[in-house]
Amino acid sequence: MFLTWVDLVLTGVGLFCVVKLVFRRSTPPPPPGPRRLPLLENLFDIPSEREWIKFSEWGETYGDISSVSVFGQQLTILNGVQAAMDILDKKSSICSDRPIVPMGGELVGWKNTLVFVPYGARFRNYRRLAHSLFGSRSTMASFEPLEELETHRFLKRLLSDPDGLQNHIRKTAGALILRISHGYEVKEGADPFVTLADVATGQFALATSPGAFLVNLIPPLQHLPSWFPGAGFKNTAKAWAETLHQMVEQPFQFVKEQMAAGTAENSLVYNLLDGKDVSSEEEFDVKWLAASLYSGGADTTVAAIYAFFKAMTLYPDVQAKAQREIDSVIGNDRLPGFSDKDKLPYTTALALEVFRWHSVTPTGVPHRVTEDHILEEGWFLPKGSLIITNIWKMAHDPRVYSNPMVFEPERFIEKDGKAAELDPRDLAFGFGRRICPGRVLADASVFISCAMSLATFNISKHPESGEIDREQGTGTISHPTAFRCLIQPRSDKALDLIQGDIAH
Ligand code: HEM
Repeated sequence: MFLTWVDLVLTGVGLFCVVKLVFRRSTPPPPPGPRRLPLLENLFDIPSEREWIKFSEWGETYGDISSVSVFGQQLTILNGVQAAMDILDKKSSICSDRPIVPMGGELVGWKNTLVFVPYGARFRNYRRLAHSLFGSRSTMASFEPLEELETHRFLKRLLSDPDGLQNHIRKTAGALILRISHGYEVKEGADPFVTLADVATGQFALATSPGAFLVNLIPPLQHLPSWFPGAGFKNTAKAWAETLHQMVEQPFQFVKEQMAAGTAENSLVYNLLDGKDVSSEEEFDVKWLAASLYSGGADTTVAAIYAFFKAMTLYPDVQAKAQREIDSVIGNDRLPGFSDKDKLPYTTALALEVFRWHSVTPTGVPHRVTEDHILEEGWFLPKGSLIITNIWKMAHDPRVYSNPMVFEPERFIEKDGKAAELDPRDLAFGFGRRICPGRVLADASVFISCAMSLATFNISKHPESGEIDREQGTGTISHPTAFRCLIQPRSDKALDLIQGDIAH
């Protein structure tokens, strides 16, 4: 007897169901987490802001490795440093991809920048080039004079307009990165490259946020034509892609012109192009890597240095102790520099405490798993699922840090046989092969900003400010919530130092 096509279809469907059932039975469970509803799964469990607080609660309930699922995508949340190291460092060959973000990555084009570039040959090339230029203290050393110079300029801006603190920090962070990436010296007042980069990175934040564009939650929408009702986001993407293009091209062309004129300064682009016969593909990599530094490094550094000023406003005793150290080691005839770092243990610890106390990237940047994997605990990480690091929790974990909510630099100084607590740089910059490539630069920027500002200014609570809020602002890059402070030169000598010549 022959089977009809109806029989064939029914048999096929039956087989599919059996296979699915068997497969489901044989798939190990995901890491524990809040109950998944049918269809909607954990849609309503995911907080829309300050996610790290809810993630920490899940950590308390379910342990350091927990998971939720939304629209079929599993999110594994790591609340402990050891869990993050065990998974992201030790299994880095399968945990180092990035999520595909339809609006920001695909349509606008940020997937060509390092933070979103897929794990593969281009990624490895970017990382190798970045590492060769500022991946270690010794390679960073050639940029230290620039750091000192730009930070001295920051002191001058602060003196003339103390209320513009946030703007001055932003200008300085941007100036430093453009100097290192392209050898470009920013202008006082509005600078065209800084303005362009700030506009582009503002658009980046929106284009990559899951909630701002529906297409980020429903990727097939990206294939709609722009005239289709509701597809206005395609026109927005086109305009933003043009901003990104300008941000990548303009500073790069600047270096090429400077090189042709023989006036180019030492910079990442110059170093990677000078005297080399580069292919168009290699040129593409250098150009996009250089642009990646601004988006990865400017806003993050701003958040950290702003947090330093907030901490000094809240903890005057810590400030006074660091100033005593600086006065006794340096005196007050010159500004502190990198060569003094080893002689300033308390100030160095204070800069470390900035990274711990305020988590600039509280939930890191998601890693994407590229192969099905079963953890030692027996839990399943499916291919395509995301891993999220709750860096805020790790930095405020009472199992690791005593009095975690308090700003206490002493914790990093070994004393009376009590070992120093975990170096927060081991967690603040992420994990595995995606660890922040700018961490040495960030560390240098925060240290020199702390040391030079403490040497010259007193930072105190503004008489008109009420209670200062200690919360962190929401967002992938979290800034301290706004506060007011007074910033005044410590003495006439300090005033002379600020107003003095800038060493070139
Ligand atoms: C306070 C300062 C900073 C903090 C807290 C910070 C933190 C981070 C974190 C947590 C990640 C994700 C790591 C992971 O996926 O596990 C990251 C990635 C990245 N950071 Fe930073 N960062 C800072 C400064 C900088 C600076 C100064 C630069 C560049 C000059 C930079 C460039 C980047 C880039 C390009 C990536 C993407 C790397 C990749 O995907 O391979 N960051 N950063």
